[in-house]
Amino acid sequence: MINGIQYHVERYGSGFPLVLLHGFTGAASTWKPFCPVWGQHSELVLLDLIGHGETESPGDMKRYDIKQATNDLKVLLDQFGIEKVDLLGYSMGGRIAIAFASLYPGRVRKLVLESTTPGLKTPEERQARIIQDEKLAVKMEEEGIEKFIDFWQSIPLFQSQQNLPEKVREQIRSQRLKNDPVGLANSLRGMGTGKQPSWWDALVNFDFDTLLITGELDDKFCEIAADMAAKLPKSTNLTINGCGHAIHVEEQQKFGTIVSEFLLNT
Ligand SMILES: C=C(O[C@H]1C=C[C@H](C(=O)CCC(=O)O)[C@@H](C(=O)O)[C@@H]1O)C(=O)O
Repeated sequence: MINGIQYHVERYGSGFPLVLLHGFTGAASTWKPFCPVWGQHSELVLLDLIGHGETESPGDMKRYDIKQATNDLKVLLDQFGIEKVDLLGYSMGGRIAIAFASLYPGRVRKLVLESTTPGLKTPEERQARIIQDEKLAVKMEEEGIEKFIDFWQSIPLFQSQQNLPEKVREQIRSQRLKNDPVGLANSLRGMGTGKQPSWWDALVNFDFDTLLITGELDDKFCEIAADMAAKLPKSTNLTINGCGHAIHVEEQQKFGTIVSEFLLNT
């Protein structure tokens, strides 16, 4: 139980702690294919983020606030007696990783950010995104999770995933459908990209090694990564050719190797 919420957490392997944060509609199972290799060099901590997977989906959207979600992670690490971690976040998980690194910089050794953003820079952009995410939340509530996931998996951001084997696409869809629609709707409302603060000004203080990974076909997040790299004191910015938003899915082997090499490079 963390701050009154029952979190689903899994731990594997041994070595320096590596916390893995999935994306919106994802779950800890996102990272299962990497456990055999990463577990050889890291103590892996996989969690279902609030409103996702087997973690509770509280009805109050305020409970999903990104600062609260990062405090949940801090309390979880405190309960495990883990002082410092390597932190890997994909998309929404990357937004939470940036928030955690901004609020608890002393708890981070290395940071891996896959296809993510520190937030929107202006109040006008944030307000417009809040309205957009509210429409998505209403769509979820009015049409149900199956229709929402049909829509979600078809947005342009995931176009390149159409080239994946049917079995892989079905696995991703099946996992997305296991989520609680209340949790997903409230994630959009409580910790959506527009709802969170901008952490852009915090990046200059990230004094730990940061690896940015984006897919060549994902123009929007490649541009965001380049802007982040310009602010980060110790960053490596990798763009993976022929890949879209979810490099860990589309180039699983390459992604696994890149992350291992980054974490093992002292
Ligand atoms: C579509 C945009 O934003 C969404 C895109 C990715 C984020 C995510 O976690 C997707 C994970 C997945 O489905 O594989 C999501 C988030 O950060 O919450 C964003 O809402 C966009 O153009 O910004």
